[in-house]
Amino acid sequence: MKPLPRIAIYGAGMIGNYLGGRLHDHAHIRLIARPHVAAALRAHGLSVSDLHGHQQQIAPDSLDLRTGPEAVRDADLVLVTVKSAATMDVAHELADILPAETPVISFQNGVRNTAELRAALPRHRVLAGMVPFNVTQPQTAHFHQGSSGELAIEHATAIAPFLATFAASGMPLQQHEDMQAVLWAKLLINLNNPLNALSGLPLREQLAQRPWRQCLALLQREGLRVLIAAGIRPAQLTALPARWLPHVLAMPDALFRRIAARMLAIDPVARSSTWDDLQAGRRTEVDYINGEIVALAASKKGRAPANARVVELVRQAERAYSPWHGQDLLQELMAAR
Ligand SMILES: NC(=O)C1=CN([C@@H]2O[C@H](COP(=O)(O)OP(=O)(O)OC[C@H]3O[C@@H](n4cnc5c(N)ncnc54)[C@H](OP(=O)(O)O)[C@@H]3O)[C@@H](O)[C@H]2O)C=CC1
Ligand SMILES: CC(C)(CO)C(=O)C(=O)O
Repeated sequence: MKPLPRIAIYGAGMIGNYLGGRLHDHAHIRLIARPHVAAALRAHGLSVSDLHGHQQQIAPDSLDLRTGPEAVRDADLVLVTVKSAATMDVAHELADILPAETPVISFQNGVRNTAELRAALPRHRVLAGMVPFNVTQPQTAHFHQGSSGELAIEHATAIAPFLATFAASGMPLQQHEDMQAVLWAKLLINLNNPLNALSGLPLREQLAQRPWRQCLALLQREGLRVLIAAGIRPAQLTALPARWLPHVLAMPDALFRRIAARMLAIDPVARSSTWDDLQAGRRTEVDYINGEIVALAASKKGRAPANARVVELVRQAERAYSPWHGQDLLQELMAAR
């Protein structure tokens, strides 16, 4: 029998622990975690579940938990699952240790993490990945997938030896020729992350309310305009092309529920990762999401005022949080234009 591949997961948080738990029976998983996360996993083991009924409990003594970068040395594959602001640190930590033949996948939001990893790891095969679904932590050391979708990955021969492993875990890798287009399309969806965080509501409840969807439609329209001006065509990740989403989002509630039922097929407690950051008192990824639209607009001598306002509001919320009503935020964003 072929030995199981050794997969190191760099940054065991929501995504890292969830992917690690799902892959556990099909690979030798090594989790590189902060000491407090490793301690919780040592005490409780690792539980993973999803909205389709999958449940799995991994005992503490079956977990390979590490807290330092040297743990990647003998990996066959490294998954990077830290927040965007930590990517450069991880890249430098990997550069000193990781053998050049070991492929690295960035499973992060945003459009620049893969490029940052590549710049620091020029001899390595660094691949862009994308996680379409949401993960929450309902209890200590329990990670729950709250929405659907398949992991996306850049088409590359380096990934071929791992395709069967991911498929066996129930998380097949969908290969794409143009991952940058996939990452831009995901970024348009992630424009909702700060809105969700500012709403203080679970995603399903927030998206069921028209004013919040109108806020998102406004941010996406602005985003699409900036992308078109820069010659970027986002991939189609949902049943509808990205350019149609603002129209659907702005529909009255009853029509939206009928036409876009799939967008509301989210676990009732799921929230965006930006909400998680605000709750934990961490700096959010807003610069790598809405801020990316603002920066792209500026690079073409244009403006993205609604996204810029959202960046400012999230910065304020990082200092002192208070939730918004959808209608108030909609007026605020319309006034910013
Ligand atoms: N959560 C979600 O539902 C989704 C998230 N994503 C994306 O996936 C990526 C990961 O997000 P998520 O899992 O939520 O993030 P988390 O913050 O939950 O997890 C990242 C973990 O990595 C740790 N970490 C950071 N730097 C290092 C390091 N050098 N060595 C070891 N550990 C480190 C962090 O610790 P510390 O906080 O102390 O730095 C944290 O515990 C992000 O880009 C996010 O946008 C994509 C889809 C859904
Ligand atoms: C899945 C989604 C779009 C929303 O939860 C996300 O990427 C995030 O929370 O960062």
